[in-house]
Amino acid sequence: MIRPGQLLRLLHINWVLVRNGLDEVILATHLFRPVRFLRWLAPWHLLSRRTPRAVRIRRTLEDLGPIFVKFGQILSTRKDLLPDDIADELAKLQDRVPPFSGDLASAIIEKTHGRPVQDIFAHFDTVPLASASVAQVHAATLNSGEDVVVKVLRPGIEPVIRRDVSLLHYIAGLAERYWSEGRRLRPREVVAEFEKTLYEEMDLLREAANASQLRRNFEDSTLLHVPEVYWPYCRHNVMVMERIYGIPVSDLDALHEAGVDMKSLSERGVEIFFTQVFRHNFFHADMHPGNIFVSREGQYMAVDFGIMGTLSPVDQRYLAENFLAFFRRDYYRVAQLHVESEWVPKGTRVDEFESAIRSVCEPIFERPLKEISFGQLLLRLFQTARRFDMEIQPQLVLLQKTLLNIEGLGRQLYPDLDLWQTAKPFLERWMSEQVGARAFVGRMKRSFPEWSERLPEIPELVHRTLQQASEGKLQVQWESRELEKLRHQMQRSSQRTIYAILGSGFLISASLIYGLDGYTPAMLGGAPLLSWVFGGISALLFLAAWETD
Ligand SMILES: Nc1ncnc2c1ncn2[C@@H]1O[C@H](COP(=O)(O)OP(=O)(O)OP(=O)(O)O)[C@@H](O)[C@H]1O
Repeated sequence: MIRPGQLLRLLHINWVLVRNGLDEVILATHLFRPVRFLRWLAPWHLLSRRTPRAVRIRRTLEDLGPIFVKFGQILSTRKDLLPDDIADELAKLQDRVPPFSGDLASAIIEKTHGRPVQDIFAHFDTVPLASASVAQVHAATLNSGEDVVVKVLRPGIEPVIRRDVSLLHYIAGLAERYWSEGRRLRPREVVAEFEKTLYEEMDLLREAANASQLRRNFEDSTLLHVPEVYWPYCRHNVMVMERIYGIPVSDLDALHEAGVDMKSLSERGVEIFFTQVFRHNFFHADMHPGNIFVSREGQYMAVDFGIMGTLSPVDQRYLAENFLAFFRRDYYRVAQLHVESEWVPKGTRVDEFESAIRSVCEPIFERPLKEISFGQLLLRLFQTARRFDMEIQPQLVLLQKTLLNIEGLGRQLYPDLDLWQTAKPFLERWMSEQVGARAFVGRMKRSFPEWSERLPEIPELVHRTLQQASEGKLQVQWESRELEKLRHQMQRSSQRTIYAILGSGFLISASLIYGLDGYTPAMLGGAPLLSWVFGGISALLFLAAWETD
């Protein structure tokens, strides 16, 4: 049920749609028919029809505010869902939210910490360094002298997000029901995914924890510097971290001026990506150029840890094998892996799938980055996969987005980069660590601390077990299903033996009684009655033994 506040916002959304010449969207959803009259209030909608559809969609999202802009930014990476022209146009979406006042930021910090900003920081700059839809960043200096940045959650953002996200859910529901393409595009799932990312970004303690983990992962590496988190100052709406001074990665002139080797910089970008995804299984999933800086020594520096991705070990393994098979142009293996991992339905013909993948990939091999586009490659692969009923893998979506970011970065820094040659040795090393002798040694190394802890207990354990065995007190707990079955069989067979022995006993007794001279108490058909009874019992026992199977 839609609430009055939401209804007003819904009317506003429709108004914006009409204004941007997207009134067909309103007509497509039958429930909005009553507001169709709005189009006559906006005569310029006819003029706007001359503007390309993709531009009209981008403008609409910008007019609808930051949550819709973010939604569009995420959609722009989903070339598997959207037509190319729309995805490319949405990639141009900019967060254009005005900053909130520095005094308001100070007031929020004071309220959260329960003491004046002057007590917390030696200096707090009320002019923001940057301002985005969810948070704003200020420079400050700690009393101990370190330069820091303070990230403050935008006040009042939570209810706005809740209202807009619930509307997006509502619209997704309508789209699924009334739009022919609705089901294929899985709008509900797309919105649910977006909602998760937004709520994760709204918790700055979570972001601080992500930053700490990533910093630890690269502690001994010269590849990436991650700012230190100052935990005592962090709360759910305030995060304080080391301020980094680097050259923005998009400032190519400054990078050249500083003498940074662009080839090695772009190669190290690829290495950071593969290290995060495969070695650490914890990757920065918001790698747009605004979040990446480079030190004068050519080391990467990252900020903004709101969105991080991980993969399950199974996906990680399949993905690495897929990449390697791609790099070796072993399309049969690629197709086989897709069937094994059930990314395509079980009965898919591997040879047919192989040939489809070959026709997509073969044209792009051995070309420098400037001539290939991951976006295009992914798009063609997705089209192929759709023909083969491949399901969209939601767990791989963040990875796909990051891959596109890396491509953009590489293209900008060093367009001649040979992506395949850079990535291949890394993946080969990783795979050899996962299988074979090195993997075995690695696993032994990992489990050694546990074993070394248990080692001193072993003589005592052996002694106790032997003693119990010699005293006949050894107890074994059956746990496996097979053992349990065996136990039942043994139980039944001993029961059968008992029935058979008892049956024989009664049979022998019956014969003895029958053969006794001068036995008179009760007779039946010329034989003692007791002999009949024992014979009967014996027959029943034999029957029971036979039935116990
Ligand atoms: N530790 C830091 N040192 C120096 N500058 C920083 C630091 N952290 C953030 N910034 C600056 O502030 C900007 C915004 O920070 P951040 O990306 O974390 O905020 P955001 O609200 O998540 O923005 P967006 O969602 O647009 O990426 C960065 O692009 C960078 O210029």
